[in-house]
Amino acid sequence: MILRNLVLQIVNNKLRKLSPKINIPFKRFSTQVNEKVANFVDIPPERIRNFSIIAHVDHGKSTLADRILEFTGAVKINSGQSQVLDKLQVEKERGITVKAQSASVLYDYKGETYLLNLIDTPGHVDFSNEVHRSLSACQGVILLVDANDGVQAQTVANFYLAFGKDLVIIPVLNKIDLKNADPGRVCMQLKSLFDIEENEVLKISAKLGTGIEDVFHAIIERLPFPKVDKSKKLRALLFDSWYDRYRGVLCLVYLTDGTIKIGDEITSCYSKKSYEVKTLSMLTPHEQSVTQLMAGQVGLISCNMRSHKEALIGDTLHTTGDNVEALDKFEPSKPMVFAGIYPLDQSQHVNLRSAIEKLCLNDSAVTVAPDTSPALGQGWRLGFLGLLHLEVFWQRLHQEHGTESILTAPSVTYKIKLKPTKQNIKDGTDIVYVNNPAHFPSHIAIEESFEPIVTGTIITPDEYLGAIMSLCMDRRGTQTNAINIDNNRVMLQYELPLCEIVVDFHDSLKTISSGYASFDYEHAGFKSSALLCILLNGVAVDELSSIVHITRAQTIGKRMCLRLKDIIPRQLVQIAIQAEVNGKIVGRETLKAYRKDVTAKLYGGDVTRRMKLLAQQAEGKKKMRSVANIALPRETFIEVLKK
Ligand SMILES: Nc1nc2c(ncn2[C@@H]2O[C@H](COP(=O)(O)OP(=O)(O)OP(=O)(O)O)[C@@H](O)[C@H]2O)c(=O)[nH]1
Repeated sequence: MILRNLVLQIVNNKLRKLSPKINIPFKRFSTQVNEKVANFVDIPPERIRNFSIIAHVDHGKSTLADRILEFTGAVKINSGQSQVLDKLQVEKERGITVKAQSASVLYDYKGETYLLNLIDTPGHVDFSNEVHRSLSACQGVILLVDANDGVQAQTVANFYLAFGKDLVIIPVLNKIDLKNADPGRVCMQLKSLFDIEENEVLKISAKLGTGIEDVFHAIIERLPFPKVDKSKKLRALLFDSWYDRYRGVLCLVYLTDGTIKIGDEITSCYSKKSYEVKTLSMLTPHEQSVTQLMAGQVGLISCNMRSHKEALIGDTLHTTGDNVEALDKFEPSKPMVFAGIYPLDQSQHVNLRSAIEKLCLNDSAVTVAPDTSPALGQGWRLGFLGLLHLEVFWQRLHQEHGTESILTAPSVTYKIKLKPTKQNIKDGTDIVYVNNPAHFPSHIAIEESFEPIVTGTIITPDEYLGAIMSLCMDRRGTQTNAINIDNNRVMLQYELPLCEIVVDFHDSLKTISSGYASFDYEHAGFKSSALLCILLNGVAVDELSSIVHITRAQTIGKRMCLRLKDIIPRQLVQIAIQAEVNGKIVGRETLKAYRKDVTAKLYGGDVTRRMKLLAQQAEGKKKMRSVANIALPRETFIEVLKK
């Protein structure tokens, strides 16, 4: 417990430095119906295009979204202002998109007005859940690739995501204004990896606005319109939600069938609860009130939903009383990294709970379970898609809801096979998943333990290949594939233990490749590992036990014994420090006892008298050892964990 507290303090101090300001991201809603927006609803589905912009981090998604909004007159962008869809304070501070944002704009083409619903998505792998969600409301995507960096790991992941959903892909090379841009090379990469022909690829500069008209034309000509029917019964896919302090839960929906008007009664397929539609609006990108929404459109509904639990992402809303088939649900995302969160003091428990609930509404990838810690009191154990996701969530809790909380050290989920007992075989509870070190079963009860594994994709210029391969080997990676994607770039695939990459793998990769290598990963099951147990005089100390890979058990075990020998202060009895893996001792060190000089009072005399006193002392120590309650200083726990 002492160990955990200290780790918490370190993590918290690091995170708290990120930003102390409080910000409420969503402005108060105006109920006035804008005349121009009122025209939106008259547009037939044939003239609607729903699409997402997907790309690797920093390839220019938000900048392209800015240009689209600017060209269509949706917003005026002043010099110095950029990424208008990145509304959250955390996005502005970090310069990354963490939330997918929608905007509906009008564009005139060949004498007709088209309604374009665009969704700007995040590029970082930790927010891939946002991309998944957004694609369900689209018929196509703009796959943006930096003409200088070329295809990167998330470009590959995003391409397959869109391809798997049967969406039309418009490949676009961005940043052609850069001196080192090499569109020819990047087109070759697109051809060799995705079989995309060069004549399909658009070449633009989102920053300067070069080629943006071509993007609009491609959106209208290449993307299919939504195959929807406004005369059918209403079906609306709920694909995002957030909390407004005046109107409660707001649901962002994509209407696949029918129409919806203010005052309509709607029902959720998931909870079967009914609501009256209070307001309807479109994001242009600022919220604008409309009187109705029609099939093919994306809009915002407020209907007096009060709790975050009522707005399930992937739910289908329909008119009350209608019998409709629910739309396909999303695959729930699998959290990879877990951490405990506790209020600074228990009087803030209710505030923190409500803040977590509101934020989870806006970030459906986070899982929440109540947790208790003897030291920190009542709290929650939250699951995230990665460490950046965890940091951003914690920062948003602080900035958008003004809460002060303590975050515990991150951990991953281990799979534990328990030794069979009559009871656990009967209940089927012989396999357990543990993501909280405090809930680890005692080592005696464990038959086998497994650690989570990911398949990692790395794309790198070949001069960094050697350094990257040794980094992966150091992190226990096994190479499964290597493909040359052009003359000097390689795509590597590795099987890696999740716990080895969760904290600083990405940073190390960027450092050794001078920022040129990119990384993406997906969950690939569990692999057998070993539970390393530390015994002090034969007694297992659970707090010092850890899960390690079987091939590393001996080295780590020996190292821990040596380190413990240095850290644990000498005591009145001798201490045997042993490392045990799967019932086998793999390392041992002996910490000698203090030796009290029991013969000090003797002045001369017979040697047998001296021997008798020493024998008595040895006998006494033997007894002590068997009942020894070894006092470990609290630094012990931290020190042994340091690499
Ligand atoms: N030279 C040049 N720079 C560009 C261009 N487009 C975007 N950038 C710059 O590239 C950087 C990243 O742009 P963003 O639009 O934030 O990229 P993003 O893909 O939205 O980033 P994430 O949301 O974090 O994944 C910014 O500094 C932009 O100014 C371009 O056409 N030319």
